[in-house]
Amino acid sequence: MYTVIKRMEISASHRLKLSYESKCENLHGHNWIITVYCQAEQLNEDGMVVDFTHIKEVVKGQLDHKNLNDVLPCNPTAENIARWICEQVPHCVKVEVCESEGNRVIYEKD
Ligand SMILES: Nc1nc2c(c(=O)[nH]1)N=C([C@H](O)[C@H](O)COP(=O)(O)OP(=O)(O)OP(=O)(O)O)CN2
Ligand SMILES: [Zn+2]
Repeated sequence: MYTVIKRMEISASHRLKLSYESKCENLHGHNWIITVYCQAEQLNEDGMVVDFTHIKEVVKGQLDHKNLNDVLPCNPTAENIARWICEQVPHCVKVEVCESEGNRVIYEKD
């Protein structure tokens, strides 16, 4: 099994829609650290699981310097962001999303 790991930083804003009062309902930003894990038993004709550059294009291209409320079809919590990224990237099995040193989420495919 091959595993490709791509780490990226994106600057983006979001506001959360919550069932309770929270400062996070106000528009605010993070410098998110996103780590994407892709796996395959066999390599493609180029000798890769998936090109690092392609992962960057998919993730940074859609999220960097964006308001995540405009991009994601759901409430842009770290959990939903992680799952959404996993669905976008070929061969992705796991995504880690860090809002800050203390706030970290992992989504893994079943
Ligand atoms: N399970 C989740 N909880 C929270 C999420 C989330 O995505 N998943 N998101 C937020 C907000 O994005 C918020 O920006 C971060 O909240 P909080 O830790 O309260 O704020 P700070 O980054 O300022 O951290 P301090 O510990 O206060 O310094 C909230 N919860
Ligand atoms: Zn936030």
